[in-house]
Amino acid sequence: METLFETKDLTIAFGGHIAVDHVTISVSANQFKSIIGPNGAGKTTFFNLLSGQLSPTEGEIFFRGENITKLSSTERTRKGIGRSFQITNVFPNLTVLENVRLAVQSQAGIRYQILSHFKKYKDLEAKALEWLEMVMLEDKQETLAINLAHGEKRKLEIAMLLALNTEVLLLDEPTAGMSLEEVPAILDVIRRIKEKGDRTILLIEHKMDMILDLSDSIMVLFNGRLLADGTPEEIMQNETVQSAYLGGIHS
Ligand SMILES: Nc1ncnc2c1ncn2[C@@H]1O[C@H](COP(=O)(O)OP(=O)(O)OP(=O)(O)O)[C@@H](O)[C@H]1O
Repeated sequence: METLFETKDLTIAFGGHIAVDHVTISVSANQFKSIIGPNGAGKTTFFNLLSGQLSPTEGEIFFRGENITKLSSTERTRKGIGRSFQITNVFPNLTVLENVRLAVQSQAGIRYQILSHFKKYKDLEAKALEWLEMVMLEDKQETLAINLAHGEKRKLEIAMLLALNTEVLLLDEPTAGMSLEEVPAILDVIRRIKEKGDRTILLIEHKMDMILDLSDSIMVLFNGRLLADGTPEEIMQNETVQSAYLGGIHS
């Protein structure tokens, strides 16, 4: 399988604290990889390093063999690494459809520079609607973003990320803050994206049971270090993971 991106000894220290400690991984195209680990393990920091929000103290990141360690987050998005929008990137007083249309429009701008050559307004809207259907939010297209339930906001964020058309999707705890009733719907959305088969997905999750059947591979971070990296079965059977993670800290 083709390696899409790799990290080599990726490390970042905040003052004396090493939040990500010499993490070396490799991710194949169209793989679904989950990142698990207890609070403070370094998962979000690792994402921030991949997306370019943070610069490493040491180590390198390669995308399609190219060293992208020094590229900005915008340059990385242009290359094909997209990170889920935070709720703050959603315009609260625009409708759901308008928010996604803006994301489609920004993608058109990034990829083609001259928007008028790409799509007319109606085409942009049709594309936006496709993404809303993908996340099963089309019935809320006329709703103002501010009026969405929390779970629906997360779906909107995912639709906006999909609209950027990046090959890699970085999803940081998409189920965070959701009620138990909302979780299956978001997992369904993620499953649909995976089944389409044209994206490489990295997903941070706290609770391992949620992502076991979705993941092709799982990496476990603990105190910034890569404790294990393997198939769900390998991770479940890994004794170090069992004692360090599943033992007491889980749940
Ligand atoms: N900008 C920062 N400055 C200083 N310390 C930071 C910074 N960002 C993260 N840290 C520290 O780095 C460590 C890893 O944090 P990080 O948020 O990456 O963990 P996490 O695994 O995502 O945790 P959670 O599951 O709670 O989100 C923590 O000890 C955190 O306090």
